[in-house]
Amino acid sequence: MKKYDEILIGSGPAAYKMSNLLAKTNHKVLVIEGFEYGGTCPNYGCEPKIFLEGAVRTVLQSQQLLKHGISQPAQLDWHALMQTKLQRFNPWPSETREIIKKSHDVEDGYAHFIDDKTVSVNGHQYQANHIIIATGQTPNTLTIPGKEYLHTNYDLLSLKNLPPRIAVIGAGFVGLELATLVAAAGAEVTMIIHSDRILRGFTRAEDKALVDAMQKRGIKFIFNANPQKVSQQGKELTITTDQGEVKTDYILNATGRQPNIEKLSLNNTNIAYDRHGIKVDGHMMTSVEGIYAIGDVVSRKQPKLTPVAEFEGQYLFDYLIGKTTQQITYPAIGQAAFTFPEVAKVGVNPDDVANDPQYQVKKIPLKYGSLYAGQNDQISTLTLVFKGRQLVGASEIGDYAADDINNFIPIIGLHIDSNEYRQKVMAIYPALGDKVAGLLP
Ligand SMILES: Cc1cc2nc3c(=O)[nH]c(=O)nc-3n(C[C@H](O)[C@H](O)[C@H](O)COP(=O)(O)OP(=O)(O)OC[C@H]3O[C@@H](n4cnc5c(N)ncnc54)[C@H](O)[C@@H]3O)c2cc1C
Ligand SMILES: NC(=O)c1ccc[n+]([C@@H]2O[C@H](COP(=O)([O-])OP(=O)(O)OC[C@H]3O[C@@H](n4cnc5c(N)ncnc54)[C@H](O)[C@@H]3O)[C@@H](O)[C@H]2O)c1
Repeated sequence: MKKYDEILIGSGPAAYKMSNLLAKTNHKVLVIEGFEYGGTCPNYGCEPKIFLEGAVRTVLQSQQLLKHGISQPAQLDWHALMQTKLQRFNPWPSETREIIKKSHDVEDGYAHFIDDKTVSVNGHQYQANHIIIATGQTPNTLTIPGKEYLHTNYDLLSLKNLPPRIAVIGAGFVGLELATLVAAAGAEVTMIIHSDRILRGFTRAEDKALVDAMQKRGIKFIFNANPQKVSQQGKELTITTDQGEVKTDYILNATGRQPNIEKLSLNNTNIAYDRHGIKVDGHMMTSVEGIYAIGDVVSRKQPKLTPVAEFEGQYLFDYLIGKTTQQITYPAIGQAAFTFPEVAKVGVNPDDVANDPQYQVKKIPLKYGSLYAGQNDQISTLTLVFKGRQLVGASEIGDYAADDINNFIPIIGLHIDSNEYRQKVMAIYPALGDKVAGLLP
């Protein structure tokens, strides 16, 4: 049986980070990938989504500026846009595999455990000093009749021709972001939501303002609706819900994601897990010594995001080579939904402390600034949360919320004092960054 220093199961952002770091050592490493090298983010997640958003933003901003100096809004040609997307992204998995292969052994296939020490793939068995599970998450399946008609983010982000009508089940990050893209390209979009609100984690006011903005662009929202079955008549699909029927041509199932543990045969091991993923200790070690888990597959309270997965990859590398003995501690984590307008946040949610006298919440409409008025952006609102003089939370809805909130993450993460900030930082003017100094107490 072949033995390695490290076996990495998966090659997404978490494992890829570790693989790059391990390439600079003399460790013998095996990387096992069952699907596309590079994982979710570069192939069917963040990267293709933000690439498509480039053209979509232009279309939506030009619509917003109609009668404000723009007479003809831009039009999106989905087919042409997807050609450029496929050209850019199709080579990535094989290029990523080649990069990994320059330094490590690779096995193309899904790995499973034989016991607490042995991994099997393609009929070969391997052992290692450290086995690292970085298998990520996969879309939830809906167990309803007609579930075979449901599509995932993977399918939609490769869709060469745009169906005239698209129904989206679920209004979390994936549902809202992908609905924004296809609606801007001209599809008639209906969102089916099983509760009375979208996203969660942002403020109610931000949720509502985002729904209002999307509705104004013609996107339909059906709240408190549970899909019960899907049927097909000719080319038309019908989703039956407890709120009535939705007729459509294409259905995106965006009802959340579940950890990729099924194929691992964890029942052959003593690795503990729950429905959120694999349980780890402060050193990312599972309940079995020598076996670790990083990235989206981990059961933890931090959001499942690419920078978090990479951070854990960096931490585990440092820990395994003896550079640190400390337990992992996470930085201030910023998060955004790349909708139009965007919503973004870091730290304390203003809604959670609205009635707590220890906190002061400041709401700042941004539409009066020339920067925002120039975009005819009527919505942009920044909300800051202070505990005493310290900024502890920031959230925003607006065309550039993600970039705007990035200005506040260092202040919260580094606990920067307002006076020190004003003394040492002079931001570019005019941009949101230039207002930060004035907004601090
Ligand atoms: C549509 C979409 C948009 C997103 N947008 C953003 C964004 O804007 N910003 C952000 O921060 N995050 C975003 N995310 C989340 C981000 O993609 C994930 O947090 C990130 O990819 C997690 O990295 P990972 O390495 O843990 O897992 P993954 O990237 O999922 O990689 C895991 C890999 O393991 C492989 N694998 C699974 N089981 C096995 C097995 N048994 N054997 C071998 N290989 C296996 C899989 O094939 C996969 O390649 C988005 C996700 C989606 C779906
Ligand atoms: N911009 C980003 O950073 C970004 C983008 C996409 C994904 N992600 C990551 O991926 C994770 C998963 O995103 P997601 O959108 O798949 O999940 P999510 O948990 O954010 O949203 C799932 C949605 O589906 C709904 N839902 C669940 N079960 C349902 C059912 N049976 N019927 C109808 N609706 C149902 C939920 O109420 C929710 O609105 C996110 O939490 C985030 O960590 C991040």
